[in-house]
Amino acid sequence: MWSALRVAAAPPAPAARPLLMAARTSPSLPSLLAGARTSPRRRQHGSAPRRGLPIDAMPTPGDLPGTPSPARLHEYVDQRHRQLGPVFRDRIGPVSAVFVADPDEMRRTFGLEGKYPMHVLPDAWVHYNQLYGVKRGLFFMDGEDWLRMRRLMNPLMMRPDQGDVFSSACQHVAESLVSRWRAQGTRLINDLEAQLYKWSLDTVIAVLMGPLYEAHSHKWNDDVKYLAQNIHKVFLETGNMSLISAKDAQEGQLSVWKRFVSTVDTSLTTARSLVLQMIPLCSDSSAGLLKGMIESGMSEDDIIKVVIDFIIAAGDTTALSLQWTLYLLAKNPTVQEQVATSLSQETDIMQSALVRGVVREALRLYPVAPFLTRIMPQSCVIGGYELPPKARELVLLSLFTSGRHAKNFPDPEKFWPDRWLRTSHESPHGSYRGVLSPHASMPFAMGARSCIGRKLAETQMITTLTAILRVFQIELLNTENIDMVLRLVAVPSTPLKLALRPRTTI
Ligand code: HEM
Repeated sequence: MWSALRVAAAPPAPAARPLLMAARTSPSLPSLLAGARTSPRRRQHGSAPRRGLPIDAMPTPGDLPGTPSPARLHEYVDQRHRQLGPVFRDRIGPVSAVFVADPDEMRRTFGLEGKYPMHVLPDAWVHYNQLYGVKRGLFFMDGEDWLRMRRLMNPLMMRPDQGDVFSSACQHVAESLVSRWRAQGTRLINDLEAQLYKWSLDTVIAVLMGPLYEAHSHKWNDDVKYLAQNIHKVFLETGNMSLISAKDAQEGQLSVWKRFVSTVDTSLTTARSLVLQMIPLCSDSSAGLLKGMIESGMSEDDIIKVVIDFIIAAGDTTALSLQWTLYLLAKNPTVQEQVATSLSQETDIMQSALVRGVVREALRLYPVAPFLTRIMPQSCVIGGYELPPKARELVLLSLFTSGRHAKNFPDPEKFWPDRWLRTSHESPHGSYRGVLSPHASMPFAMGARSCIGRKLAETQMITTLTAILRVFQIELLNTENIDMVLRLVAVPSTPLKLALRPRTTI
């Protein structure tokens, strides 16, 4: 892909650049960083020619006041970008990192990530996997193993015609959710987060099973519910573990480690048992993701580890993203009505630019992973500074900051799905109505290691939003301010209270 040529074509030195980040205030991964581990370093052959300023010249906070709080690292980093510019270096706990918020530099970072892109893994998970000899799926894999698995899984997850398989599974699960909400009899949606975790897992299982899902899902309903509850706990406990070294916590047999191990054990065992029940059924079925995996020649062990991680990866990301989307629609009733009205004119909902705009806009404002991480494989120039190979530099892309900056998105704090509608190329805002730098919002990351579940997640969110808005108006009952805080991923600072009112017009 990109190469040393790109490195050579680095932008001008920061001293000569205008500060991209103007002052602004706004309200989320320390957990992923504090005590974070990086994948093992690989030997590099040769090094790129030195073209940038030395890394020591990069802005750092120095004596500036302010301490990062784990739950509000995104706010701390946002403030630092305003003070120091789009690229700066800081130490968060034991980890030193280069923070990048400029969309062009963010894209360049992916271009320089190498053949085997490396990201940061939560220390507690890595320690658990090593201690108990657990082999995990794509997110935890590295090097040739990772590449081999991605090459097997990419066609199954990302090819265009996969949309139909995803669509019918998502539709089915969305309709079940709406039926439950219709039947619940109260306006307030009880345990919204827990219900959405379950919805998220149900969808992955429906996609895995294909047409067999309907006939068999009832058998596993209780297991899936139990698993959803446990995955929820796993994320809470991983967040708690982020404040302490996993090795120290394990050696001291601290209760936080024991709780973490217990929830992870339960989740992995329950997920494994589900997958083992599904595999024999799917060997004879006509469609479904699991059937595709079996046919692609994957071993049973590989299938189990990849599927378990899909179940876990899908749980929080999609559930929380849909939760943020419902929150934004409830908070902006006029936009909600505009979207609901547009649904009556849509024949192919997946092509609705407005509904897609709703999802893009929610992920721009509330990216569940507000920092993307890359460990640069070799010396490279980012933001005009040379990152040397020996320093093992960690680069963090500040999605929260880039997604809410007026240089990238006019009126950045506004929930404005129309901004993603295409316009003519002569428009002052480029090819979108209200987007100046589309790559400033990349909630699924970019490049070879980007989210493999993106197509599924988008299909899931679009079909479910449509199913909900066709029959309900959503109201926000919280009167207090809701901020984004980090609990490994971005969550609301206080539980959302959403109410449903049957829709009379559409
Ligand atoms: C709105 C929902 C989602 C968001 C925002 C999201 C976001 C992300 C991000 C940011 C990454 C990290 C990429 C990197 O390090 O560069 C990732 C990786 C991953 N995601 Fe998602 N994700 C979502 C839903 C899903 C779903 C539904 C699945 C499973 C079916 C899934 C499976 C994965 C896996 C397996 C990886 C690791 C890929 C690898 O390392 O090769 N994600 N996701």
